[in-house]
Amino acid sequence: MATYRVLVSDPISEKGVEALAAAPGISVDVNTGLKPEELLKIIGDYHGLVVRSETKVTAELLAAATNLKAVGRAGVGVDNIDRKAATDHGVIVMNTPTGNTISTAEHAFTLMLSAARNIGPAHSAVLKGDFKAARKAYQGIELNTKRLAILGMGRIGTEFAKRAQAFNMTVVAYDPFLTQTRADELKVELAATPDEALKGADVVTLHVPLTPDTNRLINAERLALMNKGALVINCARGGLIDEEALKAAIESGHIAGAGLDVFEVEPPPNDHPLFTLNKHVVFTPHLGASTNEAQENVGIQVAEQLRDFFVTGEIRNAINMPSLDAKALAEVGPYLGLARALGKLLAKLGPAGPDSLRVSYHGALAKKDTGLVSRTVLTALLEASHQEGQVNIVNVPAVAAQLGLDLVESTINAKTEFNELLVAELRKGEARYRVAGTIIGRSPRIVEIDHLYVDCNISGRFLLVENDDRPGIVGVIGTALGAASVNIANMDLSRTADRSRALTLMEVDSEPPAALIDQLRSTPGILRVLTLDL
Ligand SMILES: NC(=O)c1ccc[n+]([C@@H]2O[C@H](COP(=O)([O-])OP(=O)(O)OC[C@H]3O[C@@H](n4cnc5c(N)ncnc54)[C@H](O)[C@@H]3O)[C@@H](O)[C@H]2O)c1
Ligand SMILES: O=C(O)[C@H](O)COP(=O)(O)O
Repeated sequence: MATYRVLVSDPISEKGVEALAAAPGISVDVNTGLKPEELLKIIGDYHGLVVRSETKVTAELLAAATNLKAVGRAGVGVDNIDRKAATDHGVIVMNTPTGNTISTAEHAFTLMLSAARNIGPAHSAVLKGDFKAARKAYQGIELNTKRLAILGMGRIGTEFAKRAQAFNMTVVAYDPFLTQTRADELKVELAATPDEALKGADVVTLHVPLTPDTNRLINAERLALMNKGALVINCARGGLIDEEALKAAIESGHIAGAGLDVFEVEPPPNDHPLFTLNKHVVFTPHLGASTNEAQENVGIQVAEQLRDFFVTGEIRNAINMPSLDAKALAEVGPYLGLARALGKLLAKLGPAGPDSLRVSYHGALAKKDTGLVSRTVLTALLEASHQEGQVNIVNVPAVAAQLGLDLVESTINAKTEFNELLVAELRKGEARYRVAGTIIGRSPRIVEIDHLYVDCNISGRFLLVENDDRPGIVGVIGTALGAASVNIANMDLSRTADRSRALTLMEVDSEPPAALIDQLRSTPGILRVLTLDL
């Protein structure tokens, strides 16, 4: 069994490490707090990497990670991982989206309560002996009946809303994917834009991922839309807020305070612009997910996801390719070998620079989750013209797009002579190259090559001869193979209904020598000779 080495480069729960180390064929090294240059030196030894938000999985690191197959993020945010570079290098990226939802919602709520009641500066004042002065200085506000804007109504935003409703706040939410029906269900007002949500809000809380679109979502203009004395809560990502604009809004008195768990640059520099405003802002060092419960959840989840990926090929919570759970994998798993064989076959049969690969699923197969099957055909097709390891199921759509090759998938419920049929067709202009296969019993079989029926294994060495359908040709082929000491293990004959073309497909025990191929190609009546290594 292959051994996969996994590096855990940020602290995760011990139970997570144990779950990973207990998996067959996986060895784990925990080495946290490495400097980027130290990580760069060792990453080439690893097949898997487990991170939280501290390790920066950059394009440079991924380029050096020549054996890396998967990055597991024990948490939600993946803005520390260069997703495009990971995809280009064929590295699957998975996160654990649900494990820290409640902890983060609770932490954000804690920050809102702390900001409303000046808990941070009041605590410091008591310790400094300023008890009396602090009683005067730190009068807070009630949250009861206040208007709360939630930007990002996903898992954490939704949990925050429930807690705010229990505090009798009015909740307005903006999220491009929030429908009116869902907003009604959650009893929140649906805002059509972030500005609409912020207008007249007393508190804003952010629960969106950091992306180029959400960078500095909260700027001076948007802060100005909020009520005077409003609070800003950020337990998502620092880059969502223009920190200088927040500072100016607090200094002007328009914004009363903030609760910040995250910073644009982490750790923040000692002279961070907001640190001088510590009477108004409560800070925590990115602690949203730092609870015993959340860390155990995400540690175990990431371990199980990586284990299943390496051991069974199951893909869960991947952010750069379709997921495939155990049930779906069991259904389509037997087709993956067939898909590889069809892709390899098309690479031999088809032209250079095809326009499109069309993969269609017939009969019962049409109802299955076949995204991975299509990718596997495409990968096997493109592997033939790329260096080993350059194309895989993760980066294959990007590689195909660069080549101008479209992948078109379709499902056809109509019955064929087989219960299930997988058809792959390569097109270039008007030309079509079509192969098909199915599973008979438990055995995957290639059953069609360019509209000629065959019955052939999906692995082995083959000689494919297309010839005029006339007497004597099979004898000529057999004699030539015998003279070259190439033993025929299996032979399959097929011809078109009008007898214009015949196909002889032979499984052979040894590589047919070049001289034999040349001899067959120059034989009258033989139209095409190909060797296939499936
Ligand atoms: N502080 C922490 O420790 C901590 C912990 C967990 C998560 N987080 C951060 O919180 C974020 C949210 O986590 P989640 O689990 O709720 O994710 P989620 O995917 O469930 O929710 C994110 C929501 O944001 C919405 N969204 C995307 N772009 C938007 C935009 N421009 N405006 C408004 N909404 C937008 C999405 O539609 C989605 O519903 C994560 O991306 C992560 O960065 C921080
Ligand atoms: O996105 C997340 O899951 C949180 O920001 C948690 O980050 P952490 O794992 O570094 O605490």
